[in-house]
Amino acid sequence: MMNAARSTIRFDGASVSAPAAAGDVRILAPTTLTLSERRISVIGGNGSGKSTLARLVNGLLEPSSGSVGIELAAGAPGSSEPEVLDTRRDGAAVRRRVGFVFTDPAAQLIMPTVLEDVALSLRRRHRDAVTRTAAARATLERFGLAALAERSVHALSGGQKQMLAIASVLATEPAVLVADEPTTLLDLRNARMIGELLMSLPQQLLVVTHDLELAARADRTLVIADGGVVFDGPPAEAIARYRDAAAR
Ligand SMILES: Nc1ncnc2c1ncn2[C@@H]1O[C@H](COP(=O)(O)OP(=O)(O)OP(=O)(O)O)[C@@H](O)[C@H]1O
Repeated sequence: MMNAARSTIRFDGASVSAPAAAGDVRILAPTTLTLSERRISVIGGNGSGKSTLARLVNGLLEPSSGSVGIELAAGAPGSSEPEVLDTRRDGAAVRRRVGFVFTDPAAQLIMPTVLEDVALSLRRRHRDAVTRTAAARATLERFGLAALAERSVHALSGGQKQMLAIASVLATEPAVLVADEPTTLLDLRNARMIGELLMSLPQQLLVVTHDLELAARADRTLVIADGGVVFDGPPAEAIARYRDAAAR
């Protein structure tokens, strides 16, 4: 597929090290990638560096060396002008244009009710409270959550919570969505429902997952092992490599 998402994530020799007692420890080796497919999945064993890679994309984490950038063409979701953003230089703009979904939706549900939570994420976009509430209701409608508008966020099921967390992020019309194991805490039905939603978004998606059924539906898959990309290519081949490595 051509670059339907109209955005490109670029890693240019990006590495991550963290200070440790015996000197710096390397968490991600220098990594160079040009990611312009609409849906990219990232798989690999526990502690291999997947979350580290994902967090670099929206600037939650800055590279220790090299750079990570996002190029948005005019026509990317929410973009009318082309933009070239560097996660270190343009941190705030990157966080606005790259949404992030965590494994545990409770980490990002802040307000008491469902409606208020979506409205909170729209506060920059709509300064006027009445317009903001109307936009929040429209978002809930779009994600099938309208009936839950006045419900306490604590009274939602796990699947509803994750749907709400994603709706709140998408309400801001990011150009890129990064999701770190978004289906790990969900049962099969909800995992499929969230997977279906993620894979059908107009946004460019980078999804870290242990759910190989979900990973297989991407356009391109990165396999991470020991802090580096060890395979980069078609999902079926990537999953076969990952399975082989795990069986050894
Ligand atoms: N700030 C830090 N200091 C030291 N080590 C760290 C730091 N952050 C991450 N690590 C280590 O780096 C490695 C990669 O972590 P990361 O969270 O990226 O792995 P992951 O592939 O997402 O794992 P999982 O599938 O278990 O979520 C792990 O061994 C982790 O313990």
